[in-house]
Amino acid sequence: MSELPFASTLSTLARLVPAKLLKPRVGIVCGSGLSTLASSLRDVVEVPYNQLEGFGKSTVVGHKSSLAFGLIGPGEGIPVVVMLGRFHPYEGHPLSTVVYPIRVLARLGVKNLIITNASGALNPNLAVGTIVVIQDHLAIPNLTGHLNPVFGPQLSPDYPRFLPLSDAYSVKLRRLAFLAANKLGLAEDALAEGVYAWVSGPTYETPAEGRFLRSAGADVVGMSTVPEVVAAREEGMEVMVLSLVTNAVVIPESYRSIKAEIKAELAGKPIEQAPVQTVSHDEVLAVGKQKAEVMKNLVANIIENVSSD
Ligand SMILES: O=P(O)(O)O[C@@H]1C[C@H](O)[C@@H](CO)O1
Ligand SMILES: Nc1nc2[nH]cnc2c(=O)[nH]1
Repeated sequence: MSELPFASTLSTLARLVPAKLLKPRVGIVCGSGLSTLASSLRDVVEVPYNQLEGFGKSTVVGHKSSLAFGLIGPGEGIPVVVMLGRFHPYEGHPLSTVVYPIRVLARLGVKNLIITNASGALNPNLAVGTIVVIQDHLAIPNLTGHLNPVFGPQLSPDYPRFLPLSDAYSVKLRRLAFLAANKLGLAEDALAEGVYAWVSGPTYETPAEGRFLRSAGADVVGMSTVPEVVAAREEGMEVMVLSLVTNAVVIPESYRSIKAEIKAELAGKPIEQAPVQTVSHDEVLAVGKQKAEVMKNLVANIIENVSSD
């Protein structure tokens, strides 16, 4: 893995980004439809991913493809870096590319990482629009031994070969999220806590998969984030994930029985059937747009309260 082009990426950034912005304290990853999180920054310098060796291109609608550097908060401001667009394995990116920007952020000095994403609710108590502060994750592809960004030769002998993940989600940052919600006067149920299941996508869940994930203890499901969390933990960062529920995963109590319907029809007593609900990426983006302002204010408030470390 020593072929990762850190020297080239960092020297390009040093050339394009003014020194006062080049030591970001906090990193932010924008999920689907959440790129407006960067609009609270000032003195912004955006570097397109295509100018950065080692970066892929985000091909998903709702994901830009650039790294934004800027300041947030009062006074001199806190330097932050925002990933406007992420890479998903289903786009064809290897996991080393998916997590490369996270490793670059670590080399710029980022110690606190706020990751956002869009997700489907498995827990029926989570309404669309709820922001879930992730407590833990379930990496379904890992159950088959694949798709772990720390699979293979180690990037550095200083990194643990067997990375613990029982403390992956920073208590410090999660506390700041709930304090920020209180300060902003958000409703009690605007922010919840839960477990994120990572699946590869890009297909949305079948009802049976939704039921399986729910019974395995997951509250929301999505197609990103976990590789970034694992790499960030390996790099020694504190990580928090804010997952915006954009839709409910359909988990019917029972299947529609064609056998029973035909029998009823033949007996002259047809059974009325509600149409099956499906989810679309447009719906995901629309909820992201509706909640952009709340997410932005929440993230800005959390950053302003991240102590300097
Ligand atoms: O990048 P995120 O995880 O926010 O995007 C979610 C998962 C898929 O990429 C897409 C599906 O609508 O939204
Ligand atoms: N896997 C998955 N990812 C999502 N991202 C947004 N909604 C969903 C969903 O329902 N399932």
